[in-house]
Amino acid sequence: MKNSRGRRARKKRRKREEAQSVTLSHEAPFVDLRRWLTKKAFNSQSLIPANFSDTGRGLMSTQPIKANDVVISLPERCLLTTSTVLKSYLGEYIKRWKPSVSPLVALCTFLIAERHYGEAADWSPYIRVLPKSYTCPVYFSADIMELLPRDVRKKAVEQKERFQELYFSSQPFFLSLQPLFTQPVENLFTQDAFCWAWCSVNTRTVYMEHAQSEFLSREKDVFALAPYLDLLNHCPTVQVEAGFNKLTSCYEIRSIQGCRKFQQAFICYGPHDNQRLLLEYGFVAHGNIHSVVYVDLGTLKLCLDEGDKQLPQKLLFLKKNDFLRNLTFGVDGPSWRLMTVLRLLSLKPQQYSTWKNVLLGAAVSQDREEWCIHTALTLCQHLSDDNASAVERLTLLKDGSDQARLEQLGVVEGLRREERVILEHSKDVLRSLLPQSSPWQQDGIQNKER
Ligand SMILES: C[S@@+](CC[C@H](N)C(=O)[O-])C[C@H]1O[C@@H](n2cnc3c(N)ncnc32)[C@H](O)[C@@H]1O
Repeated sequence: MKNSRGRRARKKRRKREEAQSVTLSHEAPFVDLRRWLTKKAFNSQSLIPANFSDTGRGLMSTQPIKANDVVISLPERCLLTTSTVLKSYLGEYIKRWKPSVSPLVALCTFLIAERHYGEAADWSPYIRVLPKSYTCPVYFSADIMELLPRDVRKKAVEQKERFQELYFSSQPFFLSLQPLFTQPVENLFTQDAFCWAWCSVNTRTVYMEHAQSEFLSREKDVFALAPYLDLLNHCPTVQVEAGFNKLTSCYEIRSIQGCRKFQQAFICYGPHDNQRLLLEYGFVAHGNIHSVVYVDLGTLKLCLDEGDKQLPQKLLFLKKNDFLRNLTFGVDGPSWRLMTVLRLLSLKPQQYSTWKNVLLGAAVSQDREEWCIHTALTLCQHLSDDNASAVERLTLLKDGSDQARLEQLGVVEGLRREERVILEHSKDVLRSLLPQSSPWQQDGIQNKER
């Protein structure tokens, strides 16, 4: 009796914690997609599209998936690759064009053209279920970019510049496609359309190696758009095996742990931290076990002792030895790499001979160790202040923003929220390492916080 009550209570608790879902399989675009895929020999019954309260649209299992079961198997005919594009009406234009376009541009061009042709397009059942826009940083305006942590902002700005460069350098090729359209191509291949296609490819393709086509540039041709299968969302802790099975000629995903009935079936896009998820996929995962907060060089310099005359040489040494990258805080405190860098920076001239031991993880002296912990705490506080100021500005920006901007701001807010959790945990860990008797305990930052 006691046991069954316990089980019932557990079940109830689990239900409360679980995301709510609304199935989408009866909606016309998904009915059409299934019908179209069935004609191409796809026949999975165990996954249906649904909207989940925590992750948005994804796939739900309609029956228990056992460990090592194949979750989904998509025949080669259903995959959209550069060979699909080269066999299409675009083929002769791409083959003729010199210098050859990249596999990425070929796929983007095809998506834009198919979207334009609407119902008449071969791939229209697929195009119809693609998101209409994305929350990837290439969509961000300058004021939203400004809200990102420094490190990821730099990467996002560079990514947007590369995207724009690709778009502008592809203009002459787009112009060559005019005979295929009645409307001026300038109105079809707009930057906005290219942004949508570029994000569709970047956030949805599976990795699949193909023989390099002589008609495409030398960039790696490893993309395949996989209708239906690309509805699977990411979970950092799920394990799957995925790849093209040459024996069955299908792209298959095998679940390692299995999945309960009526739960969302997830895959893992890779061991990515939240910054990478934001940059590559336009979302962040709550409680992501791979997430860290990066310490950029500017913030590091702010927290160092300006009175240390050797500081420029120390920084030069660290830079030369590639030690100034990937300095991070995680939920369990500062990374080993960050603490090693702080220990090297803490050395007094008479301690320089110990630097090799420091690289092996040795502490220099009680006093220097406490300086390092204190400096890590100061770094944490700077990052927390930056976080709080960004959240404040973000709240102001929400006012008067349209839906698309609100969604982009929501993703940045999620990143900042996850970052705050990491920084607070890190501070707790660092405070617990600092002895009560330490002179650093009297320091302003910690007094302010206690
Ligand atoms: C391959 S698609 C997955 C299906 C997608 N949710 C859809 O509606 O078409 C990848 C995109 O799904 C979203 N996504 C994937 N995993 C997610 C998660 N755990 N939480 C929130 N969004 C997620 C992101 O927008 C990402 O770019």
